[in-house]
Amino acid sequence: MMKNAVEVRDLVVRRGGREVLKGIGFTIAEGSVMGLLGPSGCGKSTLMRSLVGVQQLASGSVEVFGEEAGSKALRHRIGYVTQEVSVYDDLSVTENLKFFAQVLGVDGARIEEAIAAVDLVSHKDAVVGHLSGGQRSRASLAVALLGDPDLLVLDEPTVGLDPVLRRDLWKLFHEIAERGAAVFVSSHVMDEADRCDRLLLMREGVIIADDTPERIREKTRTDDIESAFLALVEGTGDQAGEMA
Ligand SMILES: Nc1ncnc2c1ncn2[C@@H]1O[C@H](COP(=O)(O)OP(=O)(O)OP(=O)(O)O)[C@@H](O)[C@H]1O
Repeated sequence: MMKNAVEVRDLVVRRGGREVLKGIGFTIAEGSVMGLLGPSGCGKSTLMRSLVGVQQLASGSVEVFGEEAGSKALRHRIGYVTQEVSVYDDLSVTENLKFFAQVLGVDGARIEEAIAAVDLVSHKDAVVGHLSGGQRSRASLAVALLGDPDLLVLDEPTVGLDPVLRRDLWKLFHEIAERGAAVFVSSHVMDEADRCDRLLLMREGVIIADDTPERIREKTRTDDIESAFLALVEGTGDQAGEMA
């Protein structure tokens, strides 16, 4: 049986005096791609920050591979890509990866593999500041892949990318999961939902569904996740109340 990479229980987070996550719980299995979908401001980034251990929790718990999120033992097991590009503009792609490989104490042999995985071989010597937004995001993703993480946390990695690239990136996420890692990907684009093994639908700091995309559509008697989301919000879906 698949083990859980992540276990979140009764998680409450406050930011700026407001309750941003309102007591949520879920698990992510090893070897799976879990999607996190919800409108802007619903708390996706805050949840991801909680998993990587950079967010103060008001109550509840977040365990990753059986350790408390943020503990030192997890540092090299998690790859995290935020919405901010985290690579240096004045270095080339390869120079960036060399720098981060040193910081992370990772074998230099991983550099070429990571560049190939994000399809930047043809731009490996280009200065990051001269790359397109999508190429820069892929350079950040390559940094996260350097340590061959067991959990990859990706905050809206496909924003602004063309459809072909988005498709290729999702293929890469599944390849990473097939090798046994857990991949947690957020998006506010509902049509990306079907690319996930399992989905969390989130609204205003609450998880309104936690299931496979097929089951979410089935239970809400809808044809797509956007309609399912609306059905859940409006309470019109069959058994909608039992979804989460
Ligand atoms: N540094 C902060 N201080 C106070 N409140 C914050 C801070 N960062 C975020 N928030 C608030 O927390 C809530 C959740 O924000 P969060 O960034 O987690 O949402 P999100 O779903 O990731 O949004 P988006 O899709 O736009 O990135 C929002 O209402 C936001 O205003």
